[in-house]
Amino acid sequence: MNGVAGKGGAGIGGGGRFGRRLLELVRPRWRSLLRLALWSALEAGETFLLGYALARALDRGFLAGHTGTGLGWLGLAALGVLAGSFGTGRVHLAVAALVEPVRDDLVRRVVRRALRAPDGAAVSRLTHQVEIARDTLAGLVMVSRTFVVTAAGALVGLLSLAPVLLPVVALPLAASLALFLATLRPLARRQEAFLAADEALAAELGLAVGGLRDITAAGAQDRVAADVGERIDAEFRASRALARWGVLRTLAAGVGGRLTVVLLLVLAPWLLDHGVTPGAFVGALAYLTQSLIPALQSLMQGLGTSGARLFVVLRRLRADGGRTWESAPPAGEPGPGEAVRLRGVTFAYGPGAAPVVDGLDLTVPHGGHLAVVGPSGIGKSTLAELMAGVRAPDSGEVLRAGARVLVPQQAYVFTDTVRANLGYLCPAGSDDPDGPERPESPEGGPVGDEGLLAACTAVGARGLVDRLGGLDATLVPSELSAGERQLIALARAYAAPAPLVLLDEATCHLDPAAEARAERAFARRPGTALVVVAHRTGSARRARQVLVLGGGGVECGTHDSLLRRSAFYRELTGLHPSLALRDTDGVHAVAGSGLTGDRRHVVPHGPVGQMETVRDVRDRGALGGE
Ligand SMILES: Nc1ncnc2c1ncn2[C@@H]1O[C@H](COP(=O)(O)OP(=O)(O)OP(=O)(O)O)[C@@H](O)[C@H]1O
Repeated sequence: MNGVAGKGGAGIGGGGRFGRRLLELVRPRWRSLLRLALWSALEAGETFLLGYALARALDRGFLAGHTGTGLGWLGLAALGVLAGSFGTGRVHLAVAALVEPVRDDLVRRVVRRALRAPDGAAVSRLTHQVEIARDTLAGLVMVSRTFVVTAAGALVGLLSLAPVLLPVVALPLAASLALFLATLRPLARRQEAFLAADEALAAELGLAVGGLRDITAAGAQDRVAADVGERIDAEFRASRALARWGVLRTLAAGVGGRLTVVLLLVLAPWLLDHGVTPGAFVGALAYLTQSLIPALQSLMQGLGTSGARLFVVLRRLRADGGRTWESAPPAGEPGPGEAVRLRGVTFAYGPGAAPVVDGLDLTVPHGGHLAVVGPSGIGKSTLAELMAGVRAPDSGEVLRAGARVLVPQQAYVFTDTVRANLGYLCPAGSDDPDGPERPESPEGGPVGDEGLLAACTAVGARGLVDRLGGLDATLVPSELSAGERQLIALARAYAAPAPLVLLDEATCHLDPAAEARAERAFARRPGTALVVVAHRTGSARRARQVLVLGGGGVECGTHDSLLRRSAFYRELTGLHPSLALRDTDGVHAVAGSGLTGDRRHVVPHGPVGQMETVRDVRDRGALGGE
C-alpha cells in the first residue's frame, strides 16, 4: 500500500498547494467558470436586497407610518429572491459543466494507470475515489461560490446601512473561520488514513476473491479471514478517528456562528446610540442569520469534509506517495536481469520462535536454475514460500520481477475438465475467440489449447492427458495417482504466464527419469527462472547453482564445487568429491548471516541418493543412533 497518514506534511493546511491543485483542475474550463460567476451575481443582488430592503421597509415604511412604502421595499426584496432563484438554477448547470469533465478526466487517468500496473486498489479508485472527487469538487465549488456571493452582497449591504455594523459582524465571523481552518490539516490526515485503509481492504478482498479456489485447496480460510478481518478493523478505526475530528470541527463552526449573533444583540444599545437605525439593525441581523451564518457554515462543512476529501483523493488518484503516475517506477522490482532478489530476509513462525530464515540475501537471475537442498525441517519450503510471496518476511524484502508459480508437493487438482485443470493459472486458457483477453505465455503468445498440450508434452504429461481422453475429458482427482496429479500440476505451471517457477518437492512422486524430464523442461523454458526444492541429488546436479541450508549456515555454489569444498554437502548427498566433474564455481547467490534452524545430521539413503535425516531413517528402523 501507499503512504498513509501524516506523510510528507502535505496536508490540506498547505492551502496554497490545495488551491493550486484546484486551479489546475478548473483552469481549462474557464468559460464555465465565467458563466458561473455571472449567474452568481444575481444571487449576490438577492442577498444585498434581503437586508437593505428590510431596513428601508422598516425605517422609511412601517416605522415612519408609510405602510405602502414598506410593502414596496418588501416587494423589491421578493423580486430579488425570484431573480436569485433563477440565477441558482443556472448556477447548477454551470457547476455540472465544470465538474463532469473533471470526473471523466480522472476516470481516464485511473483506467490508464490500472491497465499499465493493475492492482486491487484500482477498483476502489474507480468506484469510490473518483466519485468522491466529482461530488466533493461540485460541493466545494457550490459552497465557496455561495460564500463569496453572500459575503459580497452582505458586506456591501452592511456598509450601505451603517459602516459601524461591518466590524461588529464581520470580525467575529472571520475569527471563527480562522479557528476552523486550523482544524483542517489534522482532518485531512485522518481522511487520508481512511482512504488508505479503504484501498488496503479493497486490495485484500480482491486477492482473496481471486484466489478462493487456492485458499480452499490450501486450507487457508482462517488465515485469509484473519487478514481480511484485520483490514476491516483498520478501516473501522480510521473512520472513527475521522468522525471524531469531524465532530470537533462542527462544534467550532456552530459555536463561532451563534456567538456572533449574541454579540450583535449585546451591542444593540451601543449601536443604536451611534447612529444605527432600528431598520439597519434588523437588516444587519437578517444578513447575519439568513445569509452570512448559513453561508459560513456551508463553507466550513464543505471545506472541512469535501475540501479535505478532495485534497486527499486527488493526492491518491494523481500521485502515489508524492510521485506522479507518469514518473512512478514499478514498486518493489529487483535489479535488471534478476527474477527474484531477497534482501536481508528474516522469518520466524511466531514472535517468540527462533527464525527459520535469518538475514538471507539471495538472487536468482532470469534464466537461472537454483536447487535448494538441506535436511528435513531446515526451512526449504519456508524459503520457497517466502520467494513466492505466500509468506511475508518479518524483516528484509523479497523483490520479484513479474508473476510466479509455486508448485507444492501436494498437487492440487479438481473435478472439472482436463483443460480447466491445466489452464487454471491462465484465466482464459482456451481457444474461444469470444472469450476474454488471454494472458501471454512466457514466449509471448497467448496460451490456448495448443499451448496447454505443448506444456503437457514438455513436462511429460501428454501421455497421461491422452489416456484421460484429451482436454475435454473430465478429471476426477481420486482416480489419479499422486504422481499423475503432480504431472497435471507441473503442466499447469508450465503453461502459466509466470517467469518465476518454484517447485517445492513437486516431483517427489515421479520416478527419477520423469522428474529429470520435468525439471529440464522448466529449465529450458525461455525467460524462466527455476527454483527447485530438491528431493533427490539429481535435482541438485542438474541445477546451475545449489543453495545448501544447514550445517551451520548456508552455502551456495555449483554442485561440483560444493562436492569439493563442503563436507556437509557431501554428507547430505552421500557423494564423493571424485564425482565432481566440472571445475567451475561462479557463486552468484550469497547468504548473509544465513539460515538457522533445527540442524540434523543427514545420511544418504537408497540408490538414487535420496536425502533423509537420521531421524527419518531411524523412524523406519533402518539406522539407530546418531
Ligand atoms: N506453519 C508452521 N508453524 C510453525 N512452524 C512451522 C510451520 N511450518 C514449518 N514450521 C517449522 O519451520 C521449520 C522449517 O520448516 P520447512 O517446512 O520450511 O522445512 P523443510 O526444509 O521444507 O522440511 P521438509 O524437507 O521436511 O519439507 C521446521 O522446524 C518446521 O517445524
